[in-house]
Amino acid sequence: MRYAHEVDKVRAAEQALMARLPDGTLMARAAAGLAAVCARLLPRVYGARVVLLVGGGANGGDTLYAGALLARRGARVVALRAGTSVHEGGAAALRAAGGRLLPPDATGEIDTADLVIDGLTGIGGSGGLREPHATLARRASAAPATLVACDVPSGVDASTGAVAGTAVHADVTVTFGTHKPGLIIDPGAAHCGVVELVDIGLGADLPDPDVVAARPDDVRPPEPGPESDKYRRGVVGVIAGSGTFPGAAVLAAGAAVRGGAGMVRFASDAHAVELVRQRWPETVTRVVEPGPDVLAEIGRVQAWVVGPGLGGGERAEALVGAVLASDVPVLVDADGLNAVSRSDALRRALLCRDVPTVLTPHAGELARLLRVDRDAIEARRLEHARRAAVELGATVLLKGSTTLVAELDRPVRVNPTGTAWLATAGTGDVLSGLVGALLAGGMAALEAAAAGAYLHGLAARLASGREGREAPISAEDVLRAIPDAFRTLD
Ligand SMILES: NC(=O)C1=CN([C@@H]2O[C@H](COP(=O)(O)OP(=O)(O)OC[C@H]3O[C@@H](n4cnc5c(N)ncnc54)[C@H](O)[C@@H]3O)[C@@H](O)[C@H]2O)[C@@H](O)CC1
Ligand SMILES: [K+]
Repeated sequence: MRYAHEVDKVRAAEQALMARLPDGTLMARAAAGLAAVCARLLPRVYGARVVLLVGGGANGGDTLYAGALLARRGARVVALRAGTSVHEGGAAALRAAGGRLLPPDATGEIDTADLVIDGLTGIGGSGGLREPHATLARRASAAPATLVACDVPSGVDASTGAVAGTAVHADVTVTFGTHKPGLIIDPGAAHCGVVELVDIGLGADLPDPDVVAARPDDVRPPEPGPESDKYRRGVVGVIAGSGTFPGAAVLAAGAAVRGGAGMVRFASDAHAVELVRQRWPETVTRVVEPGPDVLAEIGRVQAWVVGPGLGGGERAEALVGAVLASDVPVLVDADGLNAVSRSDALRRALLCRDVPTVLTPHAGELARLLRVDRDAIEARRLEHARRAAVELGATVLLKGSTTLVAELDRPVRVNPTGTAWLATAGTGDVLSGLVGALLAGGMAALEAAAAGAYLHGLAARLASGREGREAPISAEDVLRAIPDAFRTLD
């Protein structure tokens, strides 16, 4: 797992470690790590033009000391002072190494630099960048030089990834001690470029992480053993589709089949059932009308998926209500979520459940569930995913540019796979069927949601092709690539 800690935890760990070390040790470690990465990025350090953008805090201090190390190796280093004051020790070190400090209006230096280090703000930055910081950030982001962010791209909120105005667009971010959530969650993540972690010795002082991102060997879907039969591998019940949206049913049912379910029971109206039966003859289908015994009519399952393409109105509400009253794990998606948004009774049913529920909203659906603006969700994804998990009493998988999975009192999972091509109609239906299969296979809600998002993102990447040569994909392509995604796991 890749671990990330919010700012208060990083500061507490730094304080604890600093109390045991001579003054300046941590900054020296950070600066040495930063300078080493910069030296690797330059074809040659000697004679290279390096510009430092220096704010008034310790982030500027790290940057000045790193600049001093590069100046000692023969780089021509100038620092543009953004703050009214700069770190004194760092400034003295730079001068002693032959570097110069210039006022912030010497922006012409940026345009001719080989490498720029952004030390405007780090974990102490808050709100949109003020002037002259914002102008320096824009100029450096547009310049041809390699742009290296010290700890965090300035303008990105380290704890959340929120960007309130201008922020540096780095090629590389050199971060210290641990990852910060803002480096792996959009919109902040999109500003980081490649992230390099420098160990400054915080390890033992860091508490449990706030946010984690899986590596390939962390994803372990259930595997059938010699004694498995279709029932033990997990039966998924999928209730999806309507006269208006029958395609969602075909995709969700197909993803449950491809996701490793032992058996898929599919139920809906006659049209959706006919389409699913034709496309997925291995499913057991049933035409149902909402009613008190609807689940018993469909048969016993180990997990339900309800919602894709269900349409609006009373039918959707009744079917979601029936599933929420069941005693097995449930995944609610799409129109199922909209039904919950409309109905206080369904909200109460959600909170009353004592078996896991997974909700898989995109930002618009979550906005309706939480009754906030969609833009607020996009800007502060971490906060809203966590809030939804608390308020709705469920495991919440928030889809989008960085997919997050939040559950009460657990680190938030950030999905590291995926591609921008995934933003196409129907891919959400595929995700719901896939996660449903993993739930039916016995995975816990958080693990099933995170593993499903991982495999889904990987399938999309495999379908869209080699990096740099990607092609548009359809939801059907993602569905077809699910077995390949499973094969890439260790
Ligand atoms: N505390 C420690 O032991 C260590 C800290 N380190 C560095 O110290 C950084 C944190 O330093 P600080 O706490 O001094 O904070 P920062 O240097 O990150 O930011 C504070 C400075 O930025 C200004 N600022 C904040 N928001 C702004 C905005 N929106 N627009 C313009 N200016 C803004 C403040 O006025 C202040 O001058 C880390 O990111 C890291 O780079 C490292 O040296 C490792 C060790
Ligand atoms: K920075």
